[in-house]
Amino acid sequence: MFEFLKSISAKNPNGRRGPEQPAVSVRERVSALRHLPAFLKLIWSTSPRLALANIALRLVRAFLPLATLYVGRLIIDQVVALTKLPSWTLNLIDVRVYHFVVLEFGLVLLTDALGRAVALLDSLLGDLFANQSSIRLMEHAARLDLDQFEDSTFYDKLERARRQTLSRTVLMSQVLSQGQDMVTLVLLAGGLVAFQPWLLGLLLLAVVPAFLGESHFNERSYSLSHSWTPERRELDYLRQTGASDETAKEVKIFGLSDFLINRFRELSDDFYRQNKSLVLRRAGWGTLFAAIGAAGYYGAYVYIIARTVAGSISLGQLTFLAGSFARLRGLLEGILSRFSSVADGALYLQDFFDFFALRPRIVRQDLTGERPIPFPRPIQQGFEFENVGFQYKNGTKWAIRNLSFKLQAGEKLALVGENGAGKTTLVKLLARLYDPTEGRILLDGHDLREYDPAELRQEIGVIFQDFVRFQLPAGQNLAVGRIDERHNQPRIETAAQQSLADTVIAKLPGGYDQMIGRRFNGGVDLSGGEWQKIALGRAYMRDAQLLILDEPTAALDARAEFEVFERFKELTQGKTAVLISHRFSTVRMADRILVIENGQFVEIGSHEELLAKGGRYAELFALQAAGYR
Ligand SMILES: Nc1ncnc2c1ncn2[C@@H]1O[C@H](COP(=O)(O)OP(=O)(O)OP(=O)(O)O)[C@@H](O)[C@H]1O
Repeated sequence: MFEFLKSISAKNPNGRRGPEQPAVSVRERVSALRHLPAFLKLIWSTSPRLALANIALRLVRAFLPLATLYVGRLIIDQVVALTKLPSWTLNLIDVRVYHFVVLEFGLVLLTDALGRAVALLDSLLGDLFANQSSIRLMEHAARLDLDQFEDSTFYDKLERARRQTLSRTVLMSQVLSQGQDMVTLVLLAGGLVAFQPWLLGLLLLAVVPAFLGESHFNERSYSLSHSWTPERRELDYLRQTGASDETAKEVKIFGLSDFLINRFRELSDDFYRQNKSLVLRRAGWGTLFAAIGAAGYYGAYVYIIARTVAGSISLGQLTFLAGSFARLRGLLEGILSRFSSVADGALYLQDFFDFFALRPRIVRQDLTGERPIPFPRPIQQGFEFENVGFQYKNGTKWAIRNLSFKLQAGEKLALVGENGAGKTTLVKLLARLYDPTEGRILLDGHDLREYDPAELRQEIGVIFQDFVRFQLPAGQNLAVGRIDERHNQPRIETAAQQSLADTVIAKLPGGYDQMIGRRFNGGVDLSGGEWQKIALGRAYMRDAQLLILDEPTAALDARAEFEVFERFKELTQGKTAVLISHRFSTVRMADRILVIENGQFVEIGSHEELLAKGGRYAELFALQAAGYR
């Protein structure tokens, strides 16, 4: 955690950002609109039926404002004509006026009903789309490499793509409404142009300043929120760390809450200040632009009234034109300001599509031009490290360098070395979570990269020291070792017996169905050693050809550790295994021991051989043995 905070404050020495972030240029915003077709295609593929219904209803609705205004005009003209007739003729009242009223009433009802239907379809389609894009996001993230997750730029992209799920559904309705309003606009503008074309110019003059203002402030708000992604990630982290079951213990013991809260306050206040200044400026300018818009409307109104008074248009036309102008103004304003939020949303789409454009690099590689090599069953010769070097992307030094050794098929190899020596890195390379930066790893004579990584991982079972404590029922917690066997209760129970997890589960009130972990209702937490037994059970569930246990017994008591290893030898007969441990009582059971230091090979041999050699291993062993005397 401190590392994390330190790295943030290194980027941001005073914990503050400059007041003005570079705004996103208009060109960038317009160019982001190119993502819209792909976006619409995605929406369409979510549910063609719902999308089609939505578009059809919106099209019908787009005609209704013009129709309603036109019927309104007919009513007024009828009424005026009727009032001019001598009163005795009123008996022969022209009932058509009432027909028009009924028609207008019908149009109003239809407008309302269609509006509701469209909103309903929007929300259904939006929900489906949000669900599907979350699923696609998870699926894609699962395909990516581990080092991509360790890259903070990638992480920010993922975060933005994830965070914008809701606004993508808003964007969907905005794009569809934009289309609908444009149809209405063209229809109404047609009427206005027929009457007096320059009124359209007046209309644009009234609306464009508001549009430009909107665009400007949307840009600023996107830039602000974009540039704050890392800080927001930190805010989330602080909020989570300050109040979660996993951290509560240490936060309390070390009295960290003030430290966390102060950092949170500092960051959130800073954001609040910058956002507030933006919001205030936006409100001020918005008021001014709205006044300009209203002035334009009343200018046009005065002109139309003057024409009516002069007798060149009827009262019905006056209502129609004034109504059209008012509506057009509203529509244009809506379209233009929506345009900036659509462009804004399209910028976020860029993050979304950027994320999906990322490709994993750890894939099967065709290095020899031969056909894909199937994973050997069983492994014949084993693995060979040939001058392997590895540097983490964000690491400054080599985690492993010039490492050459063989891991024979069926051999139990222990890795020994001080903290940070490179043991875990070595097993991550074996499991192809990363590829070597230099050198290569061979399996039965072929480069590991020539095998299908999914097939390779099927045949490798790794239990890392920082194994995941899944908040799942006990049985499923074991079954994650081979998830497709989660309904195979006998297999789960056997794995539990093999890893001694059965004794842990026997004590749980719900047995194999007992939820473990504290996150969910009724969950029961386990001790470190109990969790470790469950994690070990996953290795037995896996039944892989190569088993890797990274400090599998660190939290076990002496008796449990002894038992685990007695069983381990029995249960992994004929299988290849790699054990990482700092306990020499464990290490000595291995066939051979590889000692590494600073990522480099030091020595390899059996416990007896290495002791006889009197090298680094013998020294470390003596050191630990002295501790027991
Ligand atoms: N994800 C990572 N990004 C950058 N550097 C890393 C990463 N993981 C490990 N390292 C660095 O690589 C080196 C080797 O780490 P590794 O985890 O392999 O050591 P280890 O021998 O397993 O240590 P331990 O006994 O403490 O578990 C260390 O210097 C470590 O700081």
